[in-house]
Amino acid sequence: MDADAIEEGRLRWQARYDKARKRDADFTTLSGDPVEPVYGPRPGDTYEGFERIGWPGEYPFTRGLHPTGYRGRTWTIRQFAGFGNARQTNERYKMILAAGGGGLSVAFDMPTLMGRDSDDPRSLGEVGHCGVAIDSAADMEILFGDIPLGDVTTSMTISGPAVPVFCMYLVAAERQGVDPGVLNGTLQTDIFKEYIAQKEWLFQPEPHLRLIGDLMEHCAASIPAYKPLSVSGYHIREAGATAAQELAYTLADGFGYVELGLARGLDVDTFAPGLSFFFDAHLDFFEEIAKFRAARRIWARWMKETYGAKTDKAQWLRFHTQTAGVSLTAQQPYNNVVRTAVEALSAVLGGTNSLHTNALDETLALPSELAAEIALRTQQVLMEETGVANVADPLGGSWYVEQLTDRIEAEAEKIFDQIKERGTRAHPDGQHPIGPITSGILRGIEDGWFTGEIAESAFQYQRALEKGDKRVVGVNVHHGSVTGDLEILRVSHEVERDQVSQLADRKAARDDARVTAALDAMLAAARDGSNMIAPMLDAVRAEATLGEICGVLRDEWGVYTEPPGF
Ligand SMILES: C[C@H](C(=O)O)C(=O)SCCNC(=O)CCNC(=O)[C@H](O)C(C)(C)COP(=O)(O)OP(=O)(O)OC[C@H]1O[C@@H](n2cnc3c(N)ncnc32)[C@H](O)[C@@H]1OP(=O)(O)O
Repeated sequence: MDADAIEEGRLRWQARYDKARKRDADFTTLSGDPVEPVYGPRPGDTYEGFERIGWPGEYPFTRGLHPTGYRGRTWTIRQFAGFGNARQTNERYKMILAAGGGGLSVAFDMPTLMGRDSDDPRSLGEVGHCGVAIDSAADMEILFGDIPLGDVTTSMTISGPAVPVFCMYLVAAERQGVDPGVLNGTLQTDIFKEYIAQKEWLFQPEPHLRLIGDLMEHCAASIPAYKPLSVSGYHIREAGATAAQELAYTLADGFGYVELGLARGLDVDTFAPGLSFFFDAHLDFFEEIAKFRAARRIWARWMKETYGAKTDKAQWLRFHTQTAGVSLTAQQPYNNVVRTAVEALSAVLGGTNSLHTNALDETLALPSELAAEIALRTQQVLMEETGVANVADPLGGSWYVEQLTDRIEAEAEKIFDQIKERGTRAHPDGQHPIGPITSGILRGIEDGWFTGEIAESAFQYQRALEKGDKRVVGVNVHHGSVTGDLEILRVSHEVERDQVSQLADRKAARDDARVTAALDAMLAAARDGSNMIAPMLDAVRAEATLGEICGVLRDEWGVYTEPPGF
């Protein structure tokens, strides 16, 4: 790009920056010297390929979504939390909010994640252990007791049974007297990544996608600020994928949901802002920063050029980041604070919109209150003390980071071609039921391609670790005296007993005929193709349980079984 064009862009950015609202904060170095809100080529310099880098707040958004970077608003501190019953988790949320957490993020227990009630025989021993147990709307009401749902953005990490859980959240808001139309938050919902990596699926892919389509339609029409999909690379990475695989599979999944929305006749500029993303921040500091920057650029380009998105918001890739759980070690667990801080810094330098920092004890158990607080304070130290929120995309223009960004982008594009090619093989006539990328994803799930590729990457890393080429302190190098005398959070089995007995009381108190009629109406919608959200909401209002709702749909649609792989 020539010097004049660069200068034009800078002036455009400056005009937008001047008009934008900034935080009332001190934007100088620790020594008191002023810093610019963004840096670019020196006046008069040319820069080949600068159109791919650009200025913050401008297509292709490599340098961030907002002209002000974090000077307008810092990232959201959103600590993922949940354990035991709804009452215990509600107390933890109040602690997080009181300590400066910016939003809520609900972790559910395994039965809930699998669409089972606490009294299901398969739930035995799991209730309240890896997250909070939610059986019906009454639990959801307790979970958010004294937390005004209209004022706090709430993320819910659940994909298989995301839609009935979302209905419970809407009913909890109704019971608080909050208009569901004003709710803001994020539901994970991303079923592709369940088939690809996390394996908490319920139904066959096709009917499940139809249910997600219903959700997208409902949110686009009635809850405009709510993000019904958090397309997740985190679990793909944690399963062993490389950075480029994480990026490419996740963005491809995102394209799949765009194709789903388009196939339903929705307007891309209306529904695309409801798609958000979730990435892992692993330990290779610069590679991670490059991954985040490449993600924004690729998404914006595909949204504009392939899917016809016209508005900035429909081209924006907004993402939450969690530091890499898989990088934490049980050996010398205090070192995990350092790992997490470095990973969190990469997310911030990559422009994350929202961030969870893992607690130092998370390889061993759910976080204790002390460990959860240190994790939260880690973000606050970065945000308040280090100056990293002063300058947008401070590593833009670094030869290393720009080349890494280009390399990861090129690798991702190669993977998109492989996915498209699978789609063409599945439908050589070009008649894709949803869209070409979706056909490729579904084929890749069916034939075990994604899981095989991830397993191969995981194997290569493990081999490198065992040969000592890759090193982990306390694991294969620097074994030392830092011991782990941590107080671990243990969830009492009384939680399960109480939850089961409470569920029995609620079932005895409800109007069973109303529940049955509502479940029948939901099943009728599943069969006739009408949108299922309204009848599902009625079932939830009648206190139908999660297991009952998912059970009806399991019977109707069939459960998914993973293809055997070797
Ligand atoms: C591993 C574990 C497991 O499986 O067990 C998990 O999965 S845990 C998974 C946990 N997942 C999560 O917690 C997902 C979290 N995701 C989210 O919170 C969302 O989807 C998100 C990534 C889009 C972040 O949303 P957010 O509300 O926190 O932040 P946003 O960036 O959207 O900012 C909020 C508002 O401020 C505006 N805003 C932000 N920065 C600026 C700025 N500089 N100038 C002007 N406006 C600004 C945004 O445009 C937006 O307004 P407007 O909206 O008007 O534009």
